[in-house]
Amino acid sequence: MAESTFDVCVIGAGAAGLSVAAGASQLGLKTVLIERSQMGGECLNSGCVPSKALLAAAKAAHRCEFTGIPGVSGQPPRVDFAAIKDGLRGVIATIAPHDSVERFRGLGVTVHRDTARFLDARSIQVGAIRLQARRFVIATGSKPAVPNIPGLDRSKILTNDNVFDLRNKPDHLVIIGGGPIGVEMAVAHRRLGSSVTVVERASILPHDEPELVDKLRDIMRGEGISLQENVEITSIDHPFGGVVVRLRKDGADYAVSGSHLLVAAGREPVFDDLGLEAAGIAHDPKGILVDARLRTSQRHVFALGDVIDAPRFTHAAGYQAGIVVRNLAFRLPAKAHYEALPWVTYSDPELAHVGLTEAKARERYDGKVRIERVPLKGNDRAVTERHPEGEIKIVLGSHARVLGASILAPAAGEMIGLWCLAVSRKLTLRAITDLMLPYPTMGEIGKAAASRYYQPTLFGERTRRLVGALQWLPPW
Ligand SMILES: Cc1cc2nc3c(=O)[nH]c(=O)nc-3n(C[C@H](O)[C@H](O)[C@H](O)COP(=O)(O)OP(=O)(O)OC[C@H]3O[C@@H](n4cnc5c(N)ncnc54)[C@H](O)[C@@H]3O)c2cc1C
Ligand SMILES: NC(=O)c1ccc[n+]([C@@H]2O[C@H](COP(=O)([O-])OP(=O)(O)OC[C@H]3O[C@@H](n4cnc5c(N)ncnc54)[C@H](O)[C@@H]3O)[C@@H](O)[C@H]2O)c1
Repeated sequence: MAESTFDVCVIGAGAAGLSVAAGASQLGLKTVLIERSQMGGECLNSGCVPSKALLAAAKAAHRCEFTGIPGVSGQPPRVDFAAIKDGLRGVIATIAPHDSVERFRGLGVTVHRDTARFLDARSIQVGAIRLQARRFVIATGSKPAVPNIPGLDRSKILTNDNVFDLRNKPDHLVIIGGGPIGVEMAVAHRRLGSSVTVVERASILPHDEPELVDKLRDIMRGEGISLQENVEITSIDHPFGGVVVRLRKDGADYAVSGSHLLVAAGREPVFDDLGLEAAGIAHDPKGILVDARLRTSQRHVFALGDVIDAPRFTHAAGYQAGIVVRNLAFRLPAKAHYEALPWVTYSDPELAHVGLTEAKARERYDGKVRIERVPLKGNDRAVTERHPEGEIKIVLGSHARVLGASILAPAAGEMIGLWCLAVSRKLTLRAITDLMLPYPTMGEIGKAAASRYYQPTLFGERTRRLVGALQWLPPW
């Protein structure tokens, strides 16, 4: 068996592993990257990229028919589902060079396309090769969790691994799970002409601000999406050419029939064939165990991305990669924390969030929080664009420190950046009121919310008396 020794060995070439490999190698560390399947991992091939490309097609289809502008009438779109799928492949192919073997070899990384397995804490096997490294980085990602439901046949379901390969439009897509995948796929398929039912055991988007979720729920229902929430799935049948999902709610039994079943019920870490026992790396069913520096129980082995029990987003993986590189290259004790973590559900309108929700803030600060909110319908740009549905909600701590923000708006994902800065830098609302923002933009609702906070003080009796007194002073 051939042997090679590296400074850093990265297992998994998804968002997490690629970012570490690029950083380590550009800092001069001898780096090897091992990927057994597709370069770019889930985000590029079966996650963020195809889902957002599908949503873009769905949005275009919706806009054809519902222009929202008086005097501009639309028509029902002609949707060629197979051509849309070809288009998704085109989008993936456009981005793929950035994650390719060629690019990484160009950066000086040794790339192996095979499965990695630990032989012991200091060496792994990749095909016929044995590799040794001073530091290891596990970035092996996650896979769809499939709930144990009587009658569910794994060979007859869709997950994010195969839903983007469907060439024919589903007549009626039943989706288990109302998290971000369930909601995004519901919006996309409904707008492309499928009937859609979402079956959720709790409430949809449970981590977001409930009032904004209520508004989004109304919009989704208005578009004809059936949302079955707080239901228990008692069994599933897969009759020829379809699916029947039996449900129980408040003691009553009923069933939903569809043509296809998409399971979007959460994720499971991928490490079953990685040889973690041989390496003495501790894990539990939720992921590989790490400390705040992302070190595993073997201190020279790091783990990050979807394989650990932390927020599972591409931007979280990128952030964690920075922590890992600082630890392994500079020996800095950098630690991961998620106070300023944003997330966005790319529905239409989008629902974006950063920091604490009101409920979490009240829990943490013993109820001492203040809320500012402004509906989008008072924003001039929202009016001109005929997009009045939406709102910003800001959660404030003492001295108006921004603890969290949520936005429901057409491009909420773009608007949340300002609030990521406010939360991560512990800014107060004063920083926002002092900003000059372009008019007319939807981003101005954030400033409107901030101004509203100071209005009672600014235009209050004390200030008015002070202004009155100042008028008696001689001009200067
Ligand atoms: C439908 C969908 C939409 C999403 N949309 C968004 C979004 O809009 N925004 C966002 O931020 N996040 C989104 N996510 C989440 C995002 O895709 C993940 O958080 C991210 O891809 C995780 O990256 P990773 O590198 O940890 O894992 P992965 O991308 O899964 O990469 C792990 C890699 O490791 C390889 N591997 C595993 N075991 C081995 C082994 N033993 N040897 C060699 N290689 C191995 C795998 O083949 C894989 O390529 C979405 C996810 C889904 C499913
Ligand atoms: N826009 C984005 O950033 C984006 C988009 C898609 C996915 N993602 C990431 O991908 C990951 C997976 O997304 P997801 O939506 O699958 O997971 P999730 O865990 O966020 O949501 C799964 C939902 O399924 C429900 N569920 C689970 N078992 C069920 C059952 N038996 N019956 C009914 N409902 C059931 C849960 O209550 C939950 O609401 C998430 O961690 C997310 O971070 C992100």
